[in-house]
Amino acid sequence: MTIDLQDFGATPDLLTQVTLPDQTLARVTAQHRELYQVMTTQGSRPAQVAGRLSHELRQSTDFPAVGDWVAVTATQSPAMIQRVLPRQSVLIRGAVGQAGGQVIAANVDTIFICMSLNANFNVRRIERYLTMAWDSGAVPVVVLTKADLCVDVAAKLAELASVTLGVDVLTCSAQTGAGIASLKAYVTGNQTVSFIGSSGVGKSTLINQLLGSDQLATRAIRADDDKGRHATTARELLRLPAGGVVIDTPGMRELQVQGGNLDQAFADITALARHCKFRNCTHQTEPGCAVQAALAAGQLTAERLASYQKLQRELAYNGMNARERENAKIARNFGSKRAMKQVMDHVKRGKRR
Ligand SMILES: Nc1nc2c(ncn2[C@@H]2O[C@H](COP(=O)(O)OP(=O)(O)OP(=O)(O)O)[C@@H](O)[C@H]2O)c(=O)[nH]1
Ligand SMILES: [Zn+2]
Repeated sequence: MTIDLQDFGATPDLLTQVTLPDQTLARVTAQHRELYQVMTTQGSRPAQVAGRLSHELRQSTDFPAVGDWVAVTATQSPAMIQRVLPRQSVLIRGAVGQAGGQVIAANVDTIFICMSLNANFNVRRIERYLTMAWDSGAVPVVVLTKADLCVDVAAKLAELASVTLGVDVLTCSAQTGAGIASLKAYVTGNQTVSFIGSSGVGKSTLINQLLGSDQLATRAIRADDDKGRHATTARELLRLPAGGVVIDTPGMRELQVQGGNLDQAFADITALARHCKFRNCTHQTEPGCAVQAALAAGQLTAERLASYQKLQRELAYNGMNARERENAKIARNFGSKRAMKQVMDHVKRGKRR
């Protein structure tokens, strides 16, 4: 039985990327320290990074991670990862180039930012997740969960409108099934998606609905059963029956909001800032500040500006430059055109709807 890697998210272009006769294309589906699990056209295989490659890789974030496309030699077991193909997007925890920098997932097309419409609802939190998602190179979609527990959905949506510029916002309830079809519409073909958001907002519940089974809950139980924790490698990249792929790693679950791309998440302020008199305007007390002018004219809320400035300070502190370096790498490798095109498609689709 041969496996069609397009079912695991490969684009036709990717299928032509590995040309050496002894190497074959594979996707990393799980990682436990140095041991990987990869999906090849011949099925799932344990894999390791080839010695030569590990010498070439300069920093921890260069090593393969779940979602990566890799070139492997698979005649022996474990298969040997010889090359990591250029990433189109990358979710990183910690700073790139620093000891703790860790890739949570690679090559995610859409990040569903989940927030429940009841207790967890917080506009500023969405803002933060958006900066992080834009920074990764994936396209964010805001998913408001537990609509059945909310009596004023319209008011909540209105609150969000100013921070979700150019971003699709879905409302759903796993309880009633409302909105689940529109979520499913994003997860088709060779799309790879991930779910982030606070604990308890309903990510597993949504993933199980996409899977059409309660696979996630059983997965956790199996990992700890008597047969030994590592006897079966938990699949962290899951193929969905209706097409598309979900990446759900433990790291994804622990992901805190950090790092980010303010330019896209705060496109309104970025646009205003172009009209400030001084290029390095901090939008506080400078003369000719277009941002302060918009604030005075009621075109921008004080909360949003405060949130922007707070994130700006944090990002400067958290080694944003390192992140930018990684972004520049993505741009060099892939031109980031694909991500741009996805944004445009999303915007267009939104208009048509
Ligand atoms: N009322 C209501 N409850 C929901 C809905 N979706 C999920 N829940 C409940 O919310 C609780 C948490 O859901 P999970 O899917 O485990 O949340 P999670 O985001 O995966 O949480 P972590 O695994 O901790 O990251 C469970 O008790 C679900 O049954 C919904 O649409 N409506
Ligand atoms: Zn200014």
